[in-house]
Amino acid sequence: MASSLAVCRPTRVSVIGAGNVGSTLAQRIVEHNLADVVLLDIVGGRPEGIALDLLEARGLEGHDRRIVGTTEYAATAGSDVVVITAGLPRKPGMSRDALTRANAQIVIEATRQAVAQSPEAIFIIVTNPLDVMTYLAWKVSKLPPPRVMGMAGILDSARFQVFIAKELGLSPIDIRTMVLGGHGDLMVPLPRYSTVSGIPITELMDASTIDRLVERTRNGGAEIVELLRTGGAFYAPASSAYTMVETILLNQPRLLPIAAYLQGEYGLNDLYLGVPARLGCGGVESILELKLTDEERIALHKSAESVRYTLEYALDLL
Ligand SMILES: NC(=O)C1=CN([C@@H]2O[C@H](COP(=O)(O)OP(=O)(O)OC[C@H]3O[C@@H](n4cnc5c(N)ncnc54)[C@H](O)[C@@H]3O)[C@@H](O)[C@H]2O)C=CC1
Ligand SMILES: O=C([O-])CC(=O)C(=O)O
Repeated sequence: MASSLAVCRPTRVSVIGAGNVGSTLAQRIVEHNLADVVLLDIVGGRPEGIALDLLEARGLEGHDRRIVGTTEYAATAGSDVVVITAGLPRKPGMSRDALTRANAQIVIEATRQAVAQSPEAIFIIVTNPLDVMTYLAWKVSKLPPPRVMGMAGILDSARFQVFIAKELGLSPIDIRTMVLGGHGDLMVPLPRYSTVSGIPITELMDASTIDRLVERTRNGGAEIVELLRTGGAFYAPASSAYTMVETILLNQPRLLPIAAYLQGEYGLNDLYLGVPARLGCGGVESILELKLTDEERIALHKSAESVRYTLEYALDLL
């Protein structure tokens, strides 16, 4: 049947890195019918194969989104959102910071190439160490800070949410949690701002139970790395990145913990760190400065110091 319909420009998301996180994110995006996806990897065959496989499920999953697998940045041109998941995952016993040297080169190159093709895009960084890689991507992209952000706080908060749900024998649906700081061992889960149907968890659990769940949240990534033995978590990370992409593309007014560029907020400057932010179609619209106790503030600054230490090492690689 010949068609005389106008050609529409569909929303396009490019996912750089077709590994576990990238390919799962691509699947989430097309199967939620959110946007077309360009999946890029340095290893030829992998993105093309995954794209074809996802495409063959299109009729079964009932969506109309296109997915292209490629090794060529030209295919990503005109993307609305670019998500960078390219890079090495850690091995059991390794810290995320130990990935800095290898992943800095990958993220810098991926950002340079992607921004040249999509200068209007919003960039979401996933590669670890997250806060440092997000800073590097922002620096080399030369984009304004609201258009570059990192994914971690949503994942860390989701883990805390599920651990609380399990402890209380409740559905996670009614549980809201907040985790601030760098995506590392010093992240700052905030029990005072974590609630069950509006009730702070501090009213529902004793201090030692909360401490145990906070500790498990801090070790959430490492727990999965130890279990899998090769690679790290990818289902919950892909869901977390999906949440950010959806919020931006649908311009949903949501307040989410993300790695955002700080310019004096929380007494911190010139650093990407996990904070609650309002996202929208322009990226990070504003950062919410929560009132913190002295103890929470000290913990946040300790986490920031650790991110800055690794950042200074990474900036020397530029
Ligand atoms: N921010 C967060 O909360 C999370 C971060 N991560 C991080 O995300 C990254 C990816 O994790 P996975 O997908 O599990 O790893 P993976 O090893 O499954 O996939 C990484 C992919 O990147 C590709 N790649 C490597 N160099 C590239 C380049 N120069 N250009 C394009 N592609 C390139 C590889 O070929 C591979 O397909 C890791 O650094 C991991 O630590 C993972 C989970 C959560
Ligand atoms: O732990 C890792 O290496 C991957 C990651 O960041 C997470 O799952 O939180």
